[in-house]
Amino acid sequence: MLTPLPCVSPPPSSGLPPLPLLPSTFRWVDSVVLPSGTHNRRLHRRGGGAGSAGKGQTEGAEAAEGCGCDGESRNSAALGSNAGKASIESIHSPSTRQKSDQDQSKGDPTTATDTHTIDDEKGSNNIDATPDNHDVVRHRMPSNSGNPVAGQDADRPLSPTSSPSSSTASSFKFEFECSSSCRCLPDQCQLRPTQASARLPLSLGYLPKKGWGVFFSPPPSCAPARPPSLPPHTFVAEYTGELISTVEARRRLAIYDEVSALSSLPPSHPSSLPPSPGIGKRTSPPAGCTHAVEHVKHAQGHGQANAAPAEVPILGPCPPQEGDKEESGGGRVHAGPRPHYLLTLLEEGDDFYLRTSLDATHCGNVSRFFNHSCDPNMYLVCVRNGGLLPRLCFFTQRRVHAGDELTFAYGEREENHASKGGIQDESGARFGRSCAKGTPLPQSQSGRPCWCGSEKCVGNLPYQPGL
Ligand SMILES: C[S@@+](CC[C@H](N)C(=O)[O-])C[C@H]1O[C@@H](n2cnc3c(N)ncnc32)[C@H](O)[C@@H]1O
Repeated sequence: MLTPLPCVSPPPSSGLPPLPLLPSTFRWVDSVVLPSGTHNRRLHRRGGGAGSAGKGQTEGAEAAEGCGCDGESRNSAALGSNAGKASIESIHSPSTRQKSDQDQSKGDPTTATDTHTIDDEKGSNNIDATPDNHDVVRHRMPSNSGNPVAGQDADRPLSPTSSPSSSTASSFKFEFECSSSCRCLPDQCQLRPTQASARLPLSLGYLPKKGWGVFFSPPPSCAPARPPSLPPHTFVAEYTGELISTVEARRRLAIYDEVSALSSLPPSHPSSLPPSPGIGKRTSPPAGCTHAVEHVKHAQGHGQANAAPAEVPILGPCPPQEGDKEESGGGRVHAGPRPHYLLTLLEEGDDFYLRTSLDATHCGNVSRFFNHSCDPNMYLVCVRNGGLLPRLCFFTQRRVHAGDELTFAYGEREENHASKGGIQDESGARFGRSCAKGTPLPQSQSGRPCWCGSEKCVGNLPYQPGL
């Protein structure tokens, strides 16, 4: 019998060669214009807010008092099962895809197939997390699982190696978690912050100018005198979607770009509009708001192993539908260009990149509705448990209160970069520029307004041409 080991050091190797700690970067690909043959050496680094994400264990006591309504939240039994394992399958044809969907609906674990290949871009050692052959690989992960409401784990601070702040100096965090190959006891292990089975009470609301957003919405019956809150560094959800090759990502982006350009609205600055409604102003969706329900169901109904659509309720008014009249005052009640849900993560080694593209357009979970903020309350952590493929996990960056919208920074701002040629962090890693203010943008994206409403808002959504 194996002796359980305490989790005080990084988990043992899973058989793969050890990975260097890569400065990780990601971008929300709102638009991509990649000149053909361009050698992609541009990098994208996440916003600076996460850089403060470290001193994890604060405010715990208060948080722990917040809510006792999480009866299901600590399901340690689930920790040893499929939770958090990288179940990946390569889908080569419609028939296999159908089969895999059936399997998925039955909850069958799927054989993991690591499919990392070397990208064939000129002279680079770009590693694509998927085969560069248009095959689609589905990344099946539990989502919206992990820390329970209101800092249940606050009295159990993450160990130095598991804290999201403990990785490189990059503002994008990078973590290894324990996996089934470890000899630790899963329900006692503190190196599995994203593998628990609890779910946070989240809801979706439709906001003028931003579209759908995700809110922390504990039930009113839950500690009404002292509404629960989420402490900093609470795991919120994992970004799930189709894991696609870079070639496929570029192909799709070209299409999304075209659609987005067609639906673009004339840009206007957020300051000319009233602030987004808070949760207090939202009401139940009107009867017959099938548009909203169907839209959200579509997104939630796939790829979310442990949450049915009904479990992420919709709060607030119904969004406008085709043919709705324009708002008085000139602005249309619409989020602007049609959104899409392709997230690309770039991790940089000395002489290679690891690129991961997840497209939640066709399957995904609630995390696809996280909006951008220039002063976000979440950051992304690139988690690995036992494999090369990263899992993109959202953690709270500061305390999140009932009714707050959950947001993250889609990209990096120019002010976070020391020079045009990129910056060097404390570890000597270099980062390229991204989302630079003042960078000439293609017509369809230039001036696309940010409606985050924060005091730190720079007015435009982050944007970086090229993938
Ligand atoms: C991943 S989606 C987020 C969910 C989206 N709001 C929806 O309704 O599906 C990203 C898109 O949301 C919109 N968006 C997100 N954050 C925004 C912000 N701060 N200001 C304006 N639009 C935003 C943009 O259209 C963006 O392309």
